[in-house]
Amino acid sequence: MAPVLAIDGLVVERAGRRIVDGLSLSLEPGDVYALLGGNGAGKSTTLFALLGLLPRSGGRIAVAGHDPATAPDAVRAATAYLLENVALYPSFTARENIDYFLDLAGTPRAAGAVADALCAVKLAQSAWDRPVGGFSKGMRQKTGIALALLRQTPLLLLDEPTSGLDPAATRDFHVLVADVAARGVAVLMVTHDLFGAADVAGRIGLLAGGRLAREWQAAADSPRFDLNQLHNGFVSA
Ligand SMILES: Nc1ncnc2c1ncn2[C@@H]1O[C@H](COP(=O)(O)OP(=O)(O)OP(=O)(O)O)[C@@H](O)[C@H]1O
Repeated sequence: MAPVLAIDGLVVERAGRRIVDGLSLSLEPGDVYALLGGNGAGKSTTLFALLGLLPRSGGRIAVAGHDPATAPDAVRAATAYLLENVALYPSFTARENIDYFLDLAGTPRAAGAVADALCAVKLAQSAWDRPVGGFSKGMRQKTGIALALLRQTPLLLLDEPTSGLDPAATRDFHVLVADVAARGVAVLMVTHDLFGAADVAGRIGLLAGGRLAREWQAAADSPRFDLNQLHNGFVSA
């Protein structure tokens, strides 16, 4: 099976500095991969390069077989992404935002599909027709994930999705990510949340020096990861 995301030897420079320097990773349908790294490690830079928003100076990227350098529209059509602060129109309701962005992306949907997605992410029905300007971050995340589900893309990119969420909302969000992955979506999640990463990801990579300094695979047994080892790798990378 062709990977949903294939990154091979990626090099990205910003202002003449090599930020990403030989990053390789590959995601199959249903994979959840957590990319960790300290501030400035190049996590967001990697996501921008995947979306074709930053040029690369070396290596290869294929998203659902498309190269963001030559086919950015095809890459974006194959990718849903949730940035740290979900970009929704505050004066639109949850439903209006979803309809607006689906129309913008030219995504067809069956009658009732938006309501089904909002149910799937467990956004309280009383909130569906309220302006999202009054939503908590967790409610905005749910709206964003509902939109991502409706777009039915093979790849979902998440940039620090749980920063600012309380533990219960973080846990709910991880359950949601697991549900999305169970539908066959490949999920790449950039995070600082070590414990959250171990909670939801099948693999965890630590980005340092522009490449994967360490990688952990989910073991068959519980606990899946040696969190102490992971923490030590995080602080000493
Ligand atoms: N617009 C820019 N122009 C030049 N360099 C930039 C720009 N934005 C970020 N950088 C540099 O690129 C490096 C990587 O930044 P990036 O935002 O990718 O890191 P990150 O791992 O996502 O960090 P954080 O965890 O703090 O969000 C940093 O050294 C940063 O200074």
